[in-house]
Amino acid sequence: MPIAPDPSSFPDTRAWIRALPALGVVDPPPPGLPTVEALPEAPQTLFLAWLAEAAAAGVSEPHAAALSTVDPGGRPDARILLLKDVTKEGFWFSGDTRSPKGCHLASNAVAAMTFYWRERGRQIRVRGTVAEGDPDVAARDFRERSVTARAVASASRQSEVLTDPVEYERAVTAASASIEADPDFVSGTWRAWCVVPDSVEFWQADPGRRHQRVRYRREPSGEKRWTRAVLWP
Ligand SMILES: Cc1cc2nc3c(=O)[nH]c(=O)nc-3n(C[C@H](O)[C@H](O)[C@H](O)COP(=O)(O)O)c2cc1C
Repeated sequence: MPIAPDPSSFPDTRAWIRALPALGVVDPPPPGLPTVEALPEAPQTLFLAWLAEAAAAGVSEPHAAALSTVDPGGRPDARILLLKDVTKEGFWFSGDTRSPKGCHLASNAVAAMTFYWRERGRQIRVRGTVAEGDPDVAARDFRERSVTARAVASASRQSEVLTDPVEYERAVTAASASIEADPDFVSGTWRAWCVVPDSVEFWQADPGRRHQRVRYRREPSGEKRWTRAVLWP
């Protein structure tokens, strides 16, 4: 890992930021992208191959992604969360319907999920519509969380202003006690959501800046068929 330059040795912030290293040599380099004809039929297959490669190479939290949504006024927002599953339907994540992201999805059921694995010089961009999973998918996801994580999820008014930390402590303590008394409890506002992709792009860095990109697009017929194309970098 190259040492970041000391900000005090630069005339201004811009000069320092410009000197920060980016897209350096990836060691060992990942294999190049196959030709379009040799790409797997569905983007999920290539995604899972890249995810496995990133995990095996020691990328930290390779299942963390930026989820971008759009609020009712058309303003975009994004936050990091964890990918929970990849199926033939799409890319799954979970959260609370009362949160800003939950409200965005209720009014505008579209999203993008963006993965960046800097240690592998790879980015994946998933775009699509968002479908709510069946309640049993959300219930399983909720029950797999630790007691504290379940308590925080059910007691928290996520992203609201917290004026009294004592109130938060009390709410989480009370929720923990009731979850310990009823381990099957599932918060009614917990959801599993699926980004049903209509576009998935795979981007691979090249230290010489001849980056490689391929994009899968759902065919307009709406059939579960994909067209694959190489993009200009
Ligand atoms: C590594 C990481 C993983 C996270 N995982 C989740 C998650 O799975 N679900 C979730 O709702 N928030 C998760 N968060 C918190 C979100 O980034 C965000 O703060 C929260 O969901 C509120 O977002 P909102 O106000 O846009 O709804 C995670 C944050 C980080 C940094």
